[in-house]
Amino acid sequence: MSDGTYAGGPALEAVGLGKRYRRGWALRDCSFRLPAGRICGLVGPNGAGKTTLLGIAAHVLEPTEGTLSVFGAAPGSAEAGRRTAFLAQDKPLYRTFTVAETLRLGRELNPGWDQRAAEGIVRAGNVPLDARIATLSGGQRTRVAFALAFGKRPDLLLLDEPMSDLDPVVRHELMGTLMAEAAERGSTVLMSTHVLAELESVCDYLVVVAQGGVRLAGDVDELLYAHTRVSGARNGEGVPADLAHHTVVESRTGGRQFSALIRAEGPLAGPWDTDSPTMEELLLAYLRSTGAPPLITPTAEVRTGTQAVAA
Ligand SMILES: Nc1ncnc2c1ncn2[C@@H]1O[C@H](COP(=O)(O)OP(=O)(O)OP(=O)(O)O)[C@@H](O)[C@H]1O
Repeated sequence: MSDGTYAGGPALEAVGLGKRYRRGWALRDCSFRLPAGRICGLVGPNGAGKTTLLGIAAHVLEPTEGTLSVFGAAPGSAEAGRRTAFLAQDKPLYRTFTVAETLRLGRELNPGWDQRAAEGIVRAGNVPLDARIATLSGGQRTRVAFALAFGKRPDLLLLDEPMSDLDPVVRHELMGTLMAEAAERGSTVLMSTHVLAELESVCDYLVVVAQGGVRLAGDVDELLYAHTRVSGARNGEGVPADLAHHTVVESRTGGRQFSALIRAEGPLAGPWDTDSPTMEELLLAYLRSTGAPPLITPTAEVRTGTQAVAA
């Protein structure tokens, strides 16, 4: 069994990645790394390119330009395929198969299959093993799709809005299973979601995409540390002069109250109250301000051979 890494390299690395559909570019010039063993939230507005990125990593889509590697291998390679499981947004399953037949297919297709783990997930939801997929509710089908993905015991789990049709109790339970699995095996998880509050308790890494580009990528602690919430009284409109040389991600003026999320580019002058943003506040600011300058932290930065040596 692999240890979830390849010689300390990242689980996923995108370099100049782009995907163009007939209507235009869905992803353009995306470069970032996701270190192995991290639980990464993939966040962005509708149509930002999240599913496209996950699809390329899962080898259901080919990039138009650039590269993406999974543990150093091409997504289409046997090595990447063996180590990756993908839970697609529409959770495609054979409708005429029973649950037991679905799991049997998983066992036959995957050498490292863990029947106990897969069956455990299905049984925890009281889904009958002899029920046909077509007769299950949307949430029950999602549970079976989860079981298929977990049963493979992947080193990299790609999840596209996995929880969207689950009730809150089941979401909580499956999120717990996901965390326990990742912690026990050191697996890497890349999970797209619009439920920001859910990410706070599970993710230690974030990638934010908007309009096909990476806006934010890196370790959660590094990202939070790089940002400051600023507030205070002021007259007038726009960004106050003493904040102008900082990177202002988002600012608001309500009455005489000004507030902003900034990346401080040096000491802060002025009579401002400051504190750290929560993860949700950080994400909301970048989702609302898709034109804000991107920030890729050092752990997420793609380094060329020369840069890596120089660093
Ligand atoms: N098969 C396709 N053919 C043409 N355009 C596509 C196709 N799939 C996606 N797109 C376009 O590519 C862009 C990115 O879509 P994608 O599904 O990757 O976004 P997303 O971030 O997953 O969105 P959502 O949050 O709504 O699921 C969108 O503009 C979408 O219309």
